[in-house]
Amino acid sequence: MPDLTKPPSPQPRRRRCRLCGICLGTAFLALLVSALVHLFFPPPQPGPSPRFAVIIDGGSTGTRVHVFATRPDGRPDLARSAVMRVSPGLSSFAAEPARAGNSLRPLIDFSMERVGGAGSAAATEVRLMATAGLRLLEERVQEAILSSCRDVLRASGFRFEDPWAEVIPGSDEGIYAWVAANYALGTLGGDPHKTIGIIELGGASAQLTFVSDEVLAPELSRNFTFGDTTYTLYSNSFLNFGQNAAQDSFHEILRSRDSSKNGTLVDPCAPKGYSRIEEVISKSSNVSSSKLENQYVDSGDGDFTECRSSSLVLLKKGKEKCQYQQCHLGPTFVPELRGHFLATENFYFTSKFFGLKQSSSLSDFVLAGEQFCNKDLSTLRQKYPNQSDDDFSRYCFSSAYIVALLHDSLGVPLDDKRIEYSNQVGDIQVEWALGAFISNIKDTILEPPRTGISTHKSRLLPALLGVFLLGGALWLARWRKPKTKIIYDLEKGRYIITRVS
Ligand SMILES: Nc1ncnc2c1ncn2[C@@H]1O[C@H](COP(=O)(O)OP(=O)(O)OP(=O)(O)O)[C@@H](O)[C@H]1O
Repeated sequence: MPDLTKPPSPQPRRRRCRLCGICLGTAFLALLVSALVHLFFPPPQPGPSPRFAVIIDGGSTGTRVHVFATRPDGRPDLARSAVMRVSPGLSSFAAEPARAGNSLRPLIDFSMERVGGAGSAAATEVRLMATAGLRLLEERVQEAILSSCRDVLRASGFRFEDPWAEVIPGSDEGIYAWVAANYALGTLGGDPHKTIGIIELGGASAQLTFVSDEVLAPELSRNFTFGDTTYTLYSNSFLNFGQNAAQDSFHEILRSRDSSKNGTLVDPCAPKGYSRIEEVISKSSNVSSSKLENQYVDSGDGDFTECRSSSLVLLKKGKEKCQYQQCHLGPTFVPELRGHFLATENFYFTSKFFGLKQSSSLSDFVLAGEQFCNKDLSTLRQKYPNQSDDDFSRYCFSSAYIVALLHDSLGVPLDDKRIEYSNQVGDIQVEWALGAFISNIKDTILEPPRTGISTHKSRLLPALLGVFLLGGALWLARWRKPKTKIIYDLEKGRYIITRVS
């Protein structure tokens, strides 16, 4: 039985409670201070280190490496991305495919430096995507070139798997370019009718990609989904219709017309006074052995109109095999060009050479081409001291070829200004490799942004809530804690303990 006559010793217990209060109060204060410090001096976000993706564009005239950087949240960081080009292109190794891989070494060294060394490279994917130059070669030769490249890429220190070196279909190249243009413009993910179409004039091929409402044959129609929007695209690549390949075919046509057989070709697309010896080399099935078959003299005649109509003949080549209601380029159907277009690569280089505005009309090309092609070689040499004679023949040809392609074949009116001639949108270079990169990471791009501020807020809110809950609980505990009153009853000679609220 407890001896109630003995007075309890309330002093140490009260001291203990006070000590408890002080401790809890201090903890509460500490938590509050830490929450405030967190609010005003947020700790650095640890996040993953910057990452990269390397895409090698194996073009017909050169090989270009793109080192694309991403922010810690996985979104593209184009300001930190970089590009480097070597020439000639991979297809120039057709006779010695085993040497093709070596041409990638300077590009790999460049990429290694950009990603910050071997440690980062091991986590960075490298992909090689070859285009028209390789598409034009026999499959056996294509494979030999790719195999040599794979050997080098496997040993590069970057993440690489053999299927990542490939020849991509022309329609993929077109879709990637369309993605790049619309990403740069900010129209990707939005209304299909507000997107921009793209037409590229490369060295060996030309690509045309845009949203079309027309019913298309399955081989001409591709779907591309970004977020909630699926775009139905007409996408086509015209092999051999690139500017360099077209000019070569044009010279072939001239040679076939050389009825006099005296070996002189009258070239309407070269300025008067221009002369160049052309050699025709025959290649046997064994690509390493070739022999000189014939020699011609290409002699300039500077006639834009003739150059344009001869170009049209070239663009109609194969029309007899047309399997559609109508064919606009060779044996291929092209729906009506709808909306605005971006015309890149040689379209842009030609307009730039002639000093045309970005939104010029085709009549501006006609005028510039007529004036230029008409001038004789000596005048042109004086006016453009930094250009070669071959450049003069190239630009005379390209001005006429562009008009024959866009107006005479695709029906773009001469005074139409819906086409912008440029390789960039804002300060973003529009290249298909950018579109390939964007397509690869589109799931990350589509995630809601996880910025430093929102991450910080999301951590701070529970911290503050915790502090206030704890504070509230302490206050409640103190408020609800029964207080005791101890009185010594003289009459009964004992302590009486009562609870007070
Ligand atoms: N600075 C420049 N000035 C003029 N023409 C250029 C310039 N750079 C490239 N070109 C020409 O533009 C065309 C496209 O070059 P690019 O390297 O982009 O194409 P490519 O990838 O070799 O072509 P393809 O896609 O057909 O394989 C080529 O005909 C090239 O000669």
